[in-house]
Amino acid sequence: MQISNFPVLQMHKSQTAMRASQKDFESAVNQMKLLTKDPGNEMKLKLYALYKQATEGPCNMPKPGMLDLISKAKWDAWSALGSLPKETAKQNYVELVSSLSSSASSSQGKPDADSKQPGYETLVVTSENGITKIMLNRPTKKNAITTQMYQEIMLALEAAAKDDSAITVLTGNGDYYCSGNDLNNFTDIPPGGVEEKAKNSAILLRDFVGCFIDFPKPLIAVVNGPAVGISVTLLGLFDIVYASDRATFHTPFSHLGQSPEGCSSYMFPKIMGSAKAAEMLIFGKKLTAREACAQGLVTEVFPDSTFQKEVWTRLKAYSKLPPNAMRISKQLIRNVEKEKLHAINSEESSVLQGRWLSDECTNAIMNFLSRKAKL
Ligand SMILES: CCCCCCCCCC/C=C/CC(=O)SCCNC(=O)CCNC(=O)[C@H](O)C(C)(C)COP(=O)(O)OP(=O)(O)OC[C@H]1O[C@@H](n2cnc3c(N)ncnc32)[C@H](O)[C@@H]1OP(=O)(O)O
Repeated sequence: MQISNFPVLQMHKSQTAMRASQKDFESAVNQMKLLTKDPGNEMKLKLYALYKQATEGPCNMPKPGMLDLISKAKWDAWSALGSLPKETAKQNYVELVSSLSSSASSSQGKPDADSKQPGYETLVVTSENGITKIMLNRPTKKNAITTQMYQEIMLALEAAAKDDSAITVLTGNGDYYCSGNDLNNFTDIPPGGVEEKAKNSAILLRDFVGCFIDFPKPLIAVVNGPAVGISVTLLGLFDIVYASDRATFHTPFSHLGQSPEGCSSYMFPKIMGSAKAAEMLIFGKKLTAREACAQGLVTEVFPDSTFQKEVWTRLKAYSKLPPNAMRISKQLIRNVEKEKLHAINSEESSVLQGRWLSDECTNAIMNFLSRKAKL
């Protein structure tokens, strides 16, 4: 990519993304009417939000009262799409309906065919043996988190909080756990401009991290490979972090002209002391898995060759423990700090909103996207 292609922040993703035609969209809407199996409330909300965004644009309804639960859930789902362009919403709607239809036809006549939950494009979510596993599934992009993926992770966590599993696991597909925020998120600028994008992104980030703060069951990170940015900072909100000895932990915020999120400005000093936290969060020091374990960020490190086998044997045993006892113990450990964590999350998100508009951040993102600099 040439530097002359910039300003990159003015690029519109819908200019480059494959577009769904109006005909594809209408036929997806009709297909939904023919669906025989109820796709579940989470999926219906997602489809509702994408449909409204595709047909009317960003949420234009007044916020319903707290007691109007159904309208509030619909409003939340639509508002969470922020300024997602209509064309992208159309495309996402068409893809979602198509994934629903194919999973419905592939499971016909096979009631227990698969534990994979339908409706996610960037994740593979499975639930079996008392464990809900949320796997980031963009291996060719090192599982970088797109706007859609933030939303799908929130939906998957909300569903996992309510399902009958005892524990929930987050992991990555491929050689990386996660390379953090997808830096292309900076290119998808709505007509309202970069300020509006930064404002909506700060809300998205706050809500995303909020789901981890509030998650009611034991939450385990299975860190299968290198972790970058927000995938590292969130680890302070997990109850257990198991890492392969191939994993590394890198938070290059200053290099990117950004600042910490995921409550790490509070949790990291608390976990590892302020000096070690500063080396990571201010100076971007990358830790090996063993270093991260010595600092208390990682619970246990396993050889990569036996990582999956050892970790899943352990987790299967944990998942058989009485779920209510585990949930109550987690809440005793975490609840004392919840309010504080939400306040820290809001503050970090609002500071980042300002950072995203800075020249330091713009230049760093341009460097990455133009491949003139790599971290
Ligand atoms: C206006 C504001 C809008 C902002 C909206 C944000 C909302 C919430 C923000 C929350 C904040 C989070 C902070 C962070 O997470 S900071 C960390 C961000 N991540 C990075 O800086 C990592 C960037 N990637 C790399 O440095 C390298 O790719 C790597 C991870 C070290 C791997 O290097 P390697 O050489 O092995 O592999 P490649 O570079 O060839 O990668 C393979 C392909 O994957 C693409 N890739 C990887 N990581 C990202 C990424 N984070 N964002 C976008 N794309 C990524 C890479 O480009 C390659 O793609 P290609 O094959 O198409 O070239």
